[in-house]
Amino acid sequence: MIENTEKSSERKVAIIRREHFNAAHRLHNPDWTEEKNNKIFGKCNNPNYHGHNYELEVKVIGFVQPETGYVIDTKLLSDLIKNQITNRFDHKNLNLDVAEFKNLNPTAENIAIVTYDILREHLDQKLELKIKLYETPRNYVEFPYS
Ligand SMILES: Nc1nc2c(c(=O)[nH]1)N=C([C@H](O)[C@H](O)COP(=O)(O)OP(=O)(O)OP(=O)(O)O)CN2
Repeated sequence: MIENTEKSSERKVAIIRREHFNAAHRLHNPDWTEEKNNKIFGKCNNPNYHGHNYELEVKVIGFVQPETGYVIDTKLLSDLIKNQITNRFDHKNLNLDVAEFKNLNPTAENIAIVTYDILREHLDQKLELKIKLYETPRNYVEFPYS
């Protein structure tokens, strides 16, 4: 658990760590016909999957700790993201290899929510957490939205 115990002032600071991973996925709803899947998801429903170079930004907001001057040590944050997210998602087929997406469509929205839920468990409740995930250079999602 990464803690944020004392506040040195009433001012909060946001610190952002950027990581990346490459992964394959398929957008598909098994309750729909192939025709409907193709209509809704188009080329993203390719049964042989397709890949993205995901860019992940993890924003942590909290009070600066008086002893360190840190909100959170970026090394600890980087290790947390690597251990919990990128090591599990990088060079994987999200639909087949990642348990969270066995029954959940791996859209950018759902990947951001899953990432949030995993990281949230490891951070002090006093720290706010926001996820920004770029699926392509032109499409990204934010969770929670602001
Ligand atoms: N709301 C969402 N819409 C779409 C998602 C998603 O996760 N959430 N995902 C996709 C596909 O994964 C698709 O592969 C996106 O890639 P692409 O169409 O190539 O993306 P771009 O818009 O950046 O490419 P253009 O060249 O600008 O078309 C689709 N929708």
